[in-house]
Amino acid sequence: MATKASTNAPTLQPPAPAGETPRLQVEGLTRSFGGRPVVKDVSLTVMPGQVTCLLGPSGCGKSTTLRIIAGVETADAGRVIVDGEEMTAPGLHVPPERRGIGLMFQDFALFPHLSVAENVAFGLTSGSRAEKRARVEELLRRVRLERYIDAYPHELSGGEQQRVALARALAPRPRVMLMDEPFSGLDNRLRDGIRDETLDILKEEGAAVLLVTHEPEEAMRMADEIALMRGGRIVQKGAPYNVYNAPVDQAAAAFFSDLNVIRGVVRGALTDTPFGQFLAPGIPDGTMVDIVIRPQHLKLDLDRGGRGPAPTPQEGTWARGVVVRARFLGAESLVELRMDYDGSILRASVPSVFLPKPGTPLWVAFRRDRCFVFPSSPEISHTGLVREGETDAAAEALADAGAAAPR
Ligand SMILES: Nc1ncnc2c1ncn2[C@@H]1O[C@H](COP(=O)(O)OP(=O)(O)OP(=O)(O)O)[C@@H](O)[C@H]1O
Repeated sequence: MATKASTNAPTLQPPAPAGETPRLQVEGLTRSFGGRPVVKDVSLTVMPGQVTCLLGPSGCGKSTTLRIIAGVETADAGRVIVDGEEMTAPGLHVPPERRGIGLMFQDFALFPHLSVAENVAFGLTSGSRAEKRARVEELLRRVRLERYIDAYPHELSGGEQQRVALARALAPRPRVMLMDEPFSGLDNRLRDGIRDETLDILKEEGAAVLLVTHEPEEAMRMADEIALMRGGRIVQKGAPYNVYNAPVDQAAAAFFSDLNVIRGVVRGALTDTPFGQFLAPGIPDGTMVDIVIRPQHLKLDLDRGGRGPAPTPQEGTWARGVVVRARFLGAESLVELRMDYDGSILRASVPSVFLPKPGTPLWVAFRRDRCFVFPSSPEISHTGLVREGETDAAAEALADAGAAAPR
């Protein structure tokens, strides 16, 4: 468990209005394949008009969870409830087409032999011809493709096809939309615009959206709530701001960005480090802890004749390092420093252009309101830089190591 240096972070997740029925309720969903548990006791709630992102590394069970909710996969245990109506429960399995759920996957596969209008109308089973036509026209206007109404999929770009797929999924007014990596087939330039546009349309339609992604940026951009998944479990749920700024453990922090880590031992609820003392309340004496900070929260200052800035309560003590490399990344510059105190590498992300030459001495401070203190494990020797968690196995090892230490 994290002991955050500051507990002042605002809670931005508004409580669900009392009495409102969740569109989607998932309780205790569990599924094994060949005796291997893949989804473990997953529970979540999505309100009308809310977007929840199921975020996690490859293989953590996101798609299986989504498939069970859609009804194309069965659960060993647990319930799926849509608008108060049970869809999956012990002894009950409502077929996918009767769940009122819209699906959108990366491989959105429009029917090539049907026109855009026919593709969108495909799922419309009720209503007169004129009503169906009106709904198709309305949706194509929303996705700004009305001029392609009679075109065929091969005449459209990837982004346009994706928008037709969205219109098709929304046509029958689903109560719940399940989206599995829907934007990953699109190139970067198109993606941001289509994400924003899709989000606007989904909100207008009032469906509850559960979107699966392994990309933290996508989840931060789209979600009202992020459910962070690892090893088949949801390990943290909350507004993007809270999940990013108050991670439950080091693996959760590492999933969103590279981390700088320094290590210390707790004495009297404090840890001494080259950056001064850090609070470690509630952690027993003698426990080794990792003090973790994201690259954008390090502060840098120039060397003035071998001296750095004076310590402050906000920044603690400054420690000296030497620039190893500096790169310009567009909106920010990334500066890597080898620290004098033990030769480890720290990484600082600085807004705009800051490209000091290799060998330049600089002073570094940890912003106290932006670091986390987690119990560490001697088995992981990662003092210095920890790269963003890629695989589920790596994230689990990191979390298990933290969890093994006393809280
Ligand atoms: N039908 C199946 N039979 C056996 N194993 C399966 C089946 N479906 C999924 N799995 C396994 O379950 C685990 C979780 O898979 P799942 O697709 O749910 O993960 P994911 O988090 O969506 O990963 P990715 O982002 O890579 O798609 C994987 O190890 C996968 O191989």
